[in-house]
Amino acid sequence: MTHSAGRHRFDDLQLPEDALILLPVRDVVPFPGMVFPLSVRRASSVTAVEQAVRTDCPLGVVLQRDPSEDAPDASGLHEAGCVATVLRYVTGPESGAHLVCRGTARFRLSQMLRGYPFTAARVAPLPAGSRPVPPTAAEDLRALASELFALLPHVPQVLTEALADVTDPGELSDLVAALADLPAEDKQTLLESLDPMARIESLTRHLRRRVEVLRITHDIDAQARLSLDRHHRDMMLREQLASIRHELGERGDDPSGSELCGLARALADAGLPPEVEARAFSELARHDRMAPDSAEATALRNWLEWLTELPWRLPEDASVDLAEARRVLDADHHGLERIKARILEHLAVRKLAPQGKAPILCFVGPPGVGKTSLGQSIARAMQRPFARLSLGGVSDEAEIRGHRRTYVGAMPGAVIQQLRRAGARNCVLMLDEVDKLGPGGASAALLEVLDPAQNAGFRDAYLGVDFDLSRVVLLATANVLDDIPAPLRDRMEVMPLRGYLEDEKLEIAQRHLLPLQSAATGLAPGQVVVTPDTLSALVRGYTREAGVRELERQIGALLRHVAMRIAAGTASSVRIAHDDLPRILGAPRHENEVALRMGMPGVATALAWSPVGGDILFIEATCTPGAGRLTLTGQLGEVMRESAQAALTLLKARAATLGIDASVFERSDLHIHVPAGARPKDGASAGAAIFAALASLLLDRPLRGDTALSGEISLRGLVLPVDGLREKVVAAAAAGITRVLLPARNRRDLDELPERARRQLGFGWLETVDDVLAQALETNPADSAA
Ligand SMILES: Nc1ncnc2c1ncn2[C@@H]1O[C@H](COP(=O)(O)OP(=O)(O)OP(=O)(O)O)[C@@H](O)[C@H]1O
Repeated sequence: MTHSAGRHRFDDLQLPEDALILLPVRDVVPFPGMVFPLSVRRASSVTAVEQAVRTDCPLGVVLQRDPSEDAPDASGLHEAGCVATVLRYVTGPESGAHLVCRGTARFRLSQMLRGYPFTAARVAPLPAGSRPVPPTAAEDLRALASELFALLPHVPQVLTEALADVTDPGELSDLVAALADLPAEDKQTLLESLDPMARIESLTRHLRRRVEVLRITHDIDAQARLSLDRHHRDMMLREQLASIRHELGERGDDPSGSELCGLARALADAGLPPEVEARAFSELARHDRMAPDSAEATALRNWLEWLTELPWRLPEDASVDLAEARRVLDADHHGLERIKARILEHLAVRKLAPQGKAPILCFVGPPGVGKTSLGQSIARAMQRPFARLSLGGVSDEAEIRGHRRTYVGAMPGAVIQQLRRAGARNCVLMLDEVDKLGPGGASAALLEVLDPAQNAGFRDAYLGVDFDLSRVVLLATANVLDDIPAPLRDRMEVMPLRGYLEDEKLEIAQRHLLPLQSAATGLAPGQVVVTPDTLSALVRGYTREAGVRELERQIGALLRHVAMRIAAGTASSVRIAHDDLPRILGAPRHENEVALRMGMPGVATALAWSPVGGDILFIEATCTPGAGRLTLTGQLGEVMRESAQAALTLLKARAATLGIDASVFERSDLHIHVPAGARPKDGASAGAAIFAALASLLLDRPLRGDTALSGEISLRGLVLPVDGLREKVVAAAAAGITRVLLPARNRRDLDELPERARRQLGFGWLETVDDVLAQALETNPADSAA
């Protein structure tokens, strides 16, 4: 041992038998059996160490309660410490000293001593507890400790080996406690704990947690390092290759050299799955052997660019906040309560099981009722990008799945193109107009997109590698449920959307369309006032639709007119009343259509149902001299022709009763015309109206202008029930009809009709064609006079 000459010595300072020279330390907790280094800097500590070395006495190493305290008194020290013999002592370059000690036993401070130039105290030994330690507990701790030391950086191999040699559980726990990366306070608690079993339990708990955390950190590090290594290696090789080529004067003027480097870098950064990455780099290597300007090389570069531009990485899913989703849905859409509730349920299920196979929601309904915009709201609520894939008229599989790369000008199919546009592998993708899918392979390709068992490995013919679509949120829209190919329909959950009634349209216009269109036109709130009766006139006179698309367009046109006036400085705010409409938008297109057409014998108003919602249909019958032929023109399907034939037969059978001259059927040709309009899906339901039109013509009595009718007729003269009542009734109300005649057997459906439509309309019920005449014909002035 060395120590500096000239320092003070205290030979005469005798300590009592049971006393120790104390060495307060700030952050070290030595344990018995451990060899540990210490650096001392405080003058009192240097003195204490010198005295101990000189008198060959052990030190009492004890942890301060407050590490920042420079001269702790008795209350500033923990009560338990470790006796340490000094193995080596070296003075430092300045006033400090370094020593190596070995811990020998635990002690407890019993009385501080005064009158010494260092801290000293009487101490008492601390006996070890006697609770037996099961061998498995000690072995568990030993195993955990070796795992921890393997994971921790800088733990010397010898220490790990030492672990294996210690047999006594108390010593084992002290060794582990000394080496584990625990805070000093926790180590102190372990030092004060006399029972080895208690120490083992506490250490086991702590080590388990630490090992778990370290293991995860290591895994993450290792993965990151591995992929970085691979990418860096590829990139560096490529860059070296480019500079070697440059040096050799090869392709010195080849602009694609740097382009290729960029491509390689982009490929390395694109997050490609390993198989795709391997394929991409091997193709890149193949490119090196091609003439850079050849068509093949260009096509290959295009393909590589596609790979770099696709969203291969899965972004972190923002957790869906259901209250916020409700807010978004309400903000974007008026009404649609049932649909919104179902969407929220769907989002809740997705939130609970993000990887689960949620059904594909398919919105079915007439145009302009908000199918697409619901999809956009869902994307907004889920905080994901929205993309649309229009399927109308698509029949070729290649349009969905792309052409093989060998085709000239080949491109990926629509699915992959939309994913690139969305830029996120978990986007919301709306398959628009699934009912308009043409015949051909497209629907089979689409099936693969929809099928959760297959879409994780979706293969576009152009890409030629799998792309995982399983995290895309798929939605679909259609106008007509029956036209969706059955296998697709089976995989979707249908959400029917109906046409809106006039009140609903007015509310949507007031709350949504007007504010949105004003903002789009750049008008500030207050610069334009559109009165409710203006909106009402707009709906009635300028639109005839189930949804609100045309209404939205007309409102847009109105507001642009206002914006023009404000921009031109001719007004600072504009109020639009309903009689301003013709000046701004031209004459109303639909108003009074019923009144205009009706009033003449031979014209009936029928109610029809078509994929675009309900509609009214005028049936016109005329009679010309001829030879008893029946001619049919206009929007007539085969079924409607049969209805017309049946109507004529019924009328002939009733000619005598009705007072129709039967010879008229021989000497005239009858002509039934249904002017253009939506093509009705249910031709048969026009039977009653055709009968009414023919009867009205031959009786020379007009039908009531406020009345429309729907019903199929049988050859026995019964009026048979029809479908699509809701749409028909809504259309009738929208067209200004006030009375509808429906088959008596449809009476049971009355409850399902919208409350408002029921209030707005009068209903008549038809059992037979005789009821049609009784209720539809204009009252004969002669009759009422009688
Ligand atoms: N209930 C509603 N509340 C507010 N706005 C609505 C509502 N329904 C429809 N709209 C608006 O009407 C417009 C047309 O709707 P959208 O384009 O979604 O119709 P669609 O049903 O998808 O039609 P298509 O079948 O032709 O694609 C949109 O601006 C939409 O926001």
